[in-house]
Amino acid sequence: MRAIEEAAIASGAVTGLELMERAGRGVVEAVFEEWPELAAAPQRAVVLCGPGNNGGDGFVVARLLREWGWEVEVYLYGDAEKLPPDARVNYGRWVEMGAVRALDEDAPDGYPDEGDGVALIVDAIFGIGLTRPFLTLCRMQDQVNLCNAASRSNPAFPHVVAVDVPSGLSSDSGAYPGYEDENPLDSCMLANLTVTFHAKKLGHVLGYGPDACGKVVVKDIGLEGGGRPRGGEKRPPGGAVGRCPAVPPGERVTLAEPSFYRLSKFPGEHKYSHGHALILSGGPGRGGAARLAARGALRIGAGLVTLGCPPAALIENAAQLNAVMLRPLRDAEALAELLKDGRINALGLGPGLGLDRARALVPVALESGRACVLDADALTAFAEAPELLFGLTRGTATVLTPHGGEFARLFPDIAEKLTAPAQTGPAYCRVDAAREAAARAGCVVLLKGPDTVIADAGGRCAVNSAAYERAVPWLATAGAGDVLAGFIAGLLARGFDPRGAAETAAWLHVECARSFGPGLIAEDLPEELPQVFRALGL
Ligand SMILES: NC(=O)C1=CN([C@@H]2O[C@H](COP(=O)(O)OP(=O)(O)OC[C@H]3O[C@@H](n4cnc5c(N)ncnc54)[C@H](O)[C@@H]3O)[C@@H](O)[C@H]2O)[C@@H](O)CC1
Ligand SMILES: [K+]
Repeated sequence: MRAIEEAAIASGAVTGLELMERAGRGVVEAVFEEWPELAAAPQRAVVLCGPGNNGGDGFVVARLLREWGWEVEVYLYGDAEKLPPDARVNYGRWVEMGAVRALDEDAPDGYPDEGDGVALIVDAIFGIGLTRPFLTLCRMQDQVNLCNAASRSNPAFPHVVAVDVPSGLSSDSGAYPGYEDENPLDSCMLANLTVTFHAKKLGHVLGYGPDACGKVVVKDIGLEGGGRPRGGEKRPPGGAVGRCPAVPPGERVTLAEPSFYRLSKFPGEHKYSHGHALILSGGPGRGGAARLAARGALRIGAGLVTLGCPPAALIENAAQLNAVMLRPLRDAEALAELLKDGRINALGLGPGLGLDRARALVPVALESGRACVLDADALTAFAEAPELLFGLTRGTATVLTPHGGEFARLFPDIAEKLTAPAQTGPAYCRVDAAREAAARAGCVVLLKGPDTVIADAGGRCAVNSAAYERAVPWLATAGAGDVLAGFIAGLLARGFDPRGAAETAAWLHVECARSFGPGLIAEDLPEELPQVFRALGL
């Protein structure tokens, strides 16, 4: 954000003061859009301003509300003399209209509460500049938090709007620095609505962000490369973060979005135009996970899908599969033999594979030069010797799809950094972890979770956020991960590059769960794809 703002200011297109004015205006607009009753008649607001430019936005909001006829109480946390220049200007403009009281543990007086007529609390204490724990006003934070919770069911309590990010939450990571033992959501300032500028920040979608922000509205403040679609381009529902010319690709993080063009199929193509995925399965009674993956690979559009199982599991699988083809595949030698068929262009290994079988088959798969997705047992099999695996994955078209536990087995030191309590502002987050892991493994890493992060070895990174309007808690069900691996394998077979396959598959996986809704089980995910494709207009 800083780079983008600095570039805009340096270009002479806009001043910092103008950006601040637009930010403040954006907050007021978003508040009135979210709660039209607040636009209908002037009411009372408490605006809490901090010592930086986030506080400056707060002074703009206070002034604009006052111009709308509101009664506004303004509090400043910090020293007015030390405000940065633009914030200082807006402080000055406000002071001509009203008082500024000191914000400390005992203020605001008696706290905003039910029945005292305060309709809105504006949290403009810290934005993207939070660098250390914010625990000094915990009693006040606690009270604002209570207002926030109460206002959801009782309109007599004030709504809480956070400017840019709820104060105390790190906008870079979604962590609350300084909260070691207690759950920050119990005692921190949370918001009913968070209004941010230009594009969502990582902290809105990672970690505590989705719980802390309530709802996130992005307001355009006229910076280049905002969240607007490029000419004529289709964009998935939910929007995407901006392409920011001021930020190099390896440092940017986008929201995962599918490639519509590549998902389409065109007249004149035949099944071999869409690739042949091979999913490897384990022994008798353990085939369900691989069958789910195979079904996912087929539904997402691979031209052909074959399940390779140990001979002893042939009858079980034959009884279950129709469109998915079946091949007995005893061992590594048999796999090498099968891969002489050059039409098999993508492999999926891991779900239900068994650890010994994984240790035998993964090297053959990776050395074959085919695009591969490794999940579950194919990852755990290398817990004792991750470097052995990375020696095979480096520089290949491979996607690793660990959940948190598998990630910790392969990247114990990175996982430790990720789980250590945050002490400073830009805390180490899942984006950092996925990037570091991808660089080490030399391939794409998809770290699963409600905030799935997909990174490649060069630092390109996307987040597939299943939060806010995309929240799908019912996706936490056995076998859902196997289907995701199958989706990725299917897209790899269709010729997607590994990062594109992982991003598109993760995005579609959430869309399938949203489309199906509560009651979802893993089998439903592939079967929901046609519905999702239709809705996308494919
Ligand atoms: N030109 C710009 O830079 C614009 C900035 N905007 C707003 O400005 C914000 C960023 O402003 P700043 O960079 O000044 O950052 P902040 O306003 O978030 O806070 C920075 C200040 O807080 C202090 N600080 C950090 N953590 C602290 C803690 N735990 N306890 C006490 N003090 C602490 C820092 O030393 C610094 O003085 C954005 O979030 C956004 O709201 C918008 O007005 C748009 C334009
Ligand atoms: K804030």
